[in-house]
Amino acid sequence: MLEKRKPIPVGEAVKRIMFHEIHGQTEHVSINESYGRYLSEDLVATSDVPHFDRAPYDGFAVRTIDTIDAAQTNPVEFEVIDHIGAGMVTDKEVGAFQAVRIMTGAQMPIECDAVVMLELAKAFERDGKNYISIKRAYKPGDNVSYRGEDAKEGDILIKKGTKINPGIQAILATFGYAEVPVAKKPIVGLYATGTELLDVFDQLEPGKIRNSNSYMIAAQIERAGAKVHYFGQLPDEFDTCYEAVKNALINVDMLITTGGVSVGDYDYLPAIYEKLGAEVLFNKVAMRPGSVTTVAQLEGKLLFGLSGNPSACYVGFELFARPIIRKMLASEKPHLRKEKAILSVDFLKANPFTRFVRSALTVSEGRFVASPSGLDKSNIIMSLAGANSLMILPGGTRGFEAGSEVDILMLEDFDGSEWPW
Ligand SMILES: Nc1nc2c(c(=O)[nH]1)N[C@H]1C(S)=C(S)[C@@H](COP(=O)(O)OP(=O)(O)OC[C@H]3O[C@@H](n4cnc5c(N)ncnc54)[C@H](O)[C@@H]3O)O[C@H]1N2
Ligand code: MOO
Ligand SMILES: [Mg+2]
Repeated sequence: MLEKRKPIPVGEAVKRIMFHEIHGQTEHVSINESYGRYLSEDLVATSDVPHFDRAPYDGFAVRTIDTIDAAQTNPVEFEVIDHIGAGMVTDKEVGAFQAVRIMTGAQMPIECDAVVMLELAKAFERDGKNYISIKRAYKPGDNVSYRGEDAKEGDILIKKGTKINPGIQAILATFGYAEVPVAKKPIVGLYATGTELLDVFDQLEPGKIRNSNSYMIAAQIERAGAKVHYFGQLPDEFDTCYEAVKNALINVDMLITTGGVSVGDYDYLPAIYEKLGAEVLFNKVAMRPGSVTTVAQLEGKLLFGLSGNPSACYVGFELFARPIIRKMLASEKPHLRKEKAILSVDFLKANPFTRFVRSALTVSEGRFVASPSGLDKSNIIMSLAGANSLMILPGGTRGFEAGSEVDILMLEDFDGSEWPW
């Protein structure tokens, strides 16, 4: 008699995986290689920015005290005693009714507390000396970019676990992070199982199909921020698969297999986990697709037995493997980001299991609208290309009508969520 599997709720399954104390490691990479990686430490300001008061305009640095009486009817004259550009510092002391011609980015002379823009000063020469006259008064700080206005030394600017974007690259350079502490990419091993599998360069043969899961999952692993170690394809033979899985585990942080996890005569993964002495965390989840997803652990390493059916495989990865990868990448929000959307079509047939419908999310009148991106069956491949989200239709006795509000999980988002279940 066939073993009867007991389905557990998705949240419970995710919890059993996340319970595992698998922590990522830090490595230091050159700033040139850090774009797209995940910070493994909070990013701290190592100095004030800017670290000196500076001119934000091309003009003249003055002492505001000397400008008090300036007005349209009362121009006030200043002798221009120096001329500095960005990167230069004056060595002159600026006295009463004196000014320094200063360009954007240059350090303010210490005696000066405002900048008169070039356009608002009338420059002239008298007796071989340079002068300006101005027709309005200035307040201390007018047109000055102050030390620390952008960031203060010691500020925590970016939390660890954040994906490094172009703006963070600028921050890293500003603070002298030539070497950046990033989370080491977990190495995720990958095997596709199935005697029916051809490779991408093979011609089609009767009964055989090209292996698409490997290429799909490899991309999902990379999208999640980890590194793929692809071991290849395996035929449905117990001994071959057993040896391959056992040896692969040595070289990786976790192992993903696709196919062979259900109850069929050639589905060997359950027996392989048993022979390995691995602890099975679950082998049936109350979800569609991906109900047969099986996860086990051996000596602290997780083995993800994803379904062979492409859509089930895809969803299983996103719900179960992605969050633990993100956790290893120091994320505090490792799960898919959850939002609300309006359902665009009827799903009137009730399903006892919670469905994750591959969906295309669009925005209409300021609200997300979710539409299925293709056929909603677990063996379907074509619906995956247009899916930027998974619509969650909770299991139960009722269907869902177009126009109702549903939860969706976003697939292309990097913020994530703490716990969407
Ligand atoms: N009697 C039952 N039959 C099935 C059950 C069940 O509960 N009782 N579950 C069904 C569900 S649900 C799913 S999902 C599949 C899961 O099957 P497996 O994970 O064991 O995967 P396979 O049997 O190896 O293959 C299933 C399907 O997917 C194709 N496949 C496999 N690998 C790839 C690949 N790398 N690229 C593209 N397509 C792949 C394979 O050819 C099969 O068509 O079981 C149901 N059956
Ligand atoms: O695991 Mo199967 O995908 O439920 O459809
Ligand atoms: Mg099978």
